[in-house]
This record gives sequence, structure tokens and C-alpha cells, in this order.
Amino acid sequence: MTRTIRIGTRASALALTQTGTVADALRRAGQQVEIVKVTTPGDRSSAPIAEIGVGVFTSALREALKDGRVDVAVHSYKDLPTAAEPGIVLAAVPPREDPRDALIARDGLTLAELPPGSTVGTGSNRRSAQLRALGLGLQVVPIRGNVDSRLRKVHEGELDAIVLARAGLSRLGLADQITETLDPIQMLPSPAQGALAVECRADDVDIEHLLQSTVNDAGTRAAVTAERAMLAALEAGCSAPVGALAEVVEDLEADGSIVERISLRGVAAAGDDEASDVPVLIRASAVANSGDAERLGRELAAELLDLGAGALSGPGGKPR
Ligand SMILES: NCc1[nH]cc(CCC(=O)O)c1CC(=O)O
Repeated sequence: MTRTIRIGTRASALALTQTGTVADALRRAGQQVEIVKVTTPGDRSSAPIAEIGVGVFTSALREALKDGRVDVAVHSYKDLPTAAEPGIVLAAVPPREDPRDALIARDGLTLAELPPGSTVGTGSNRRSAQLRALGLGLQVVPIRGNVDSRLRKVHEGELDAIVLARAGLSRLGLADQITETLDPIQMLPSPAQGALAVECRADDVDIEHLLQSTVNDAGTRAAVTAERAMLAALEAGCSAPVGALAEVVEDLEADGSIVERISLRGVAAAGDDEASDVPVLIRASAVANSGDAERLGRELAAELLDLGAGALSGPGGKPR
């Protein structure tokens, strides 16, 4: 392609490093690229994400794509709404970073070493529910802001600990701050955590093919497809916080051949999670062929709902 490819990104340090990896892959493939920073309402507001709504970080980038100001948009995949955007396609999902969550605690402590009553900062209902479900007596404190300002709250003694995505810290060169990488058995990550979504206009077939052949990782794409399908199906029927993690596994068949499959685990809170200090979590897992990732996600969501995920407690319970 002879044209210069304009790649749209948020202007945060994290977004710029993420976009840089996509730009590098395109440059290695011999393309000319230009990075265009787009400011989003999510960057300007300090209100809780639950109030300003899903898509605050991603809709402005999608607008720039549709307007033709940029040719490619790079998002943190987990920040994208599950609903498809008319006129835009997901062209590629690059190889995923470590999807797990990480603890950054004072004095190098792990979760198990934090004394009861310790304050743990997070703005995520998913992390909050899973932390409280451990029954360690941790006190979850809502926080927001960029990674640096969150880390400062621990270093200045305002909080005992915070939980952040390992991927964001690694990309910023801050992985040495992590005091424990949380086992997904205790803390299932957000669907698509650690993955990027690379979008282009639906009618821009040249760019779509270029991104597919230079940036996409088929295994990552199948895994996040399963996680996001689970999330989308739960959003329709459940108001609970949701965690999901899919992994590519290689199964040895009876005839000696190796088949690649997707193994998906999901978690959601039962009932009205805020009604008790220690919420009840519903867990389920399943395996399917990579080609059935979407169906795997939908079926696991149905199972979680059957088991009571997100069922609202008592009369007058309302979705939120
Ligand atoms: N919601 C904010 C957000 N979006 C993407 C990341 C980190 C990178 C990733 O998960 O891909 C983060 C910060 C965090 O959750 O700690």
C-alpha cells in the first residue's frame, strides 16, 4: 500500500505504547504509518466509569474512524462495548499480553498476607466482588485515574493495596511494582483483558486484509471471542459483575492427532452482590473447538444464568 496509514489512539501513556506495537508491526511489513492522538470524554472526566458509561474511552476513536480522520483505531479490547458498531469491523486482535490481574500492596505483601481491614482500591465491580468473596475481611475502596496516580495511593500510604491489569503495568514498564500476580482461580480477569482490538472502516477492505495478515493472532482472537460472547449473553440477562478467561489448549486425540481447542472459565456474582459483604460467586467452565468460540461463550453464559448468576434478590430487585 502506498498511502500513509493513520492510526488513531487515545493519548494516555498506556494507549500510546499499545498503539506503538501495532504501528511497529505495520512498519515491519513495509508500511508508512502516522499516529493520531484523539482525546476522549473518558480522559477529561474523573467521574466513576459506572456513571459516565461504557464506551467513554472508545466512542471518540470510532467517530474519528468513521469521519475518515484516521484509518485504524487501536483500543484496549476490554473497554469496547459488546454491541457491534455499524460501519466498523474488528480487523485484527494482536497477540495478547498476560491477561491476569495484579496486586500492588505496601511492603511487598500478597493478598493472603494483608491483615483483615486492609484497604484495597479498585473501580471495578468485578474485582470488588471477587476480592470480597475471598472472605479475608478486605475493605474495597473505589478509585479511578491513570495507573501512576493509582500506584501513588499505595506508595503514599493512602491505601494498603490496589488491583490493576498486569498487562497495563507490563506495557508501561512497571511490572516490578507488582507484589502478586493473582491466580485466575481467585480473580478471573475482565473479558478480553490484556488484548487489543484493531478496527478499521467496514468498506476499507485493503486495510482490513493488511491488518489481518500483519497484526492478527488467531489463537488470541478465538479466546477473546469466547470471553466476549459470554459477556454479551450475560449482559442481556444479568446485572452481575463478570469475569472470563479463555485459553488455547492442545488436546491429544485417540488417533494421535492434536486438536486446538478453547477452554473457557467464567464467573459472575449471584443475587444482589452489594447486599452482603461476602458475595456468592457462580463459576462454570467448558471446552470447545476454536471454530466454536462464539457458541462456547453463549453456552457458558446460559449455564451461569441457570446456576443463578445475577439473579436479583427479593421483590423490587432492579437491574443495574
Ligand atoms: N479499564 C481501564 C483499562 N483498560 C485497559 C487496561 C489495562 C490493559 C488491558 O487490560 O488490556 C486498563 C487498566 C486496568 O484495568 O488496570
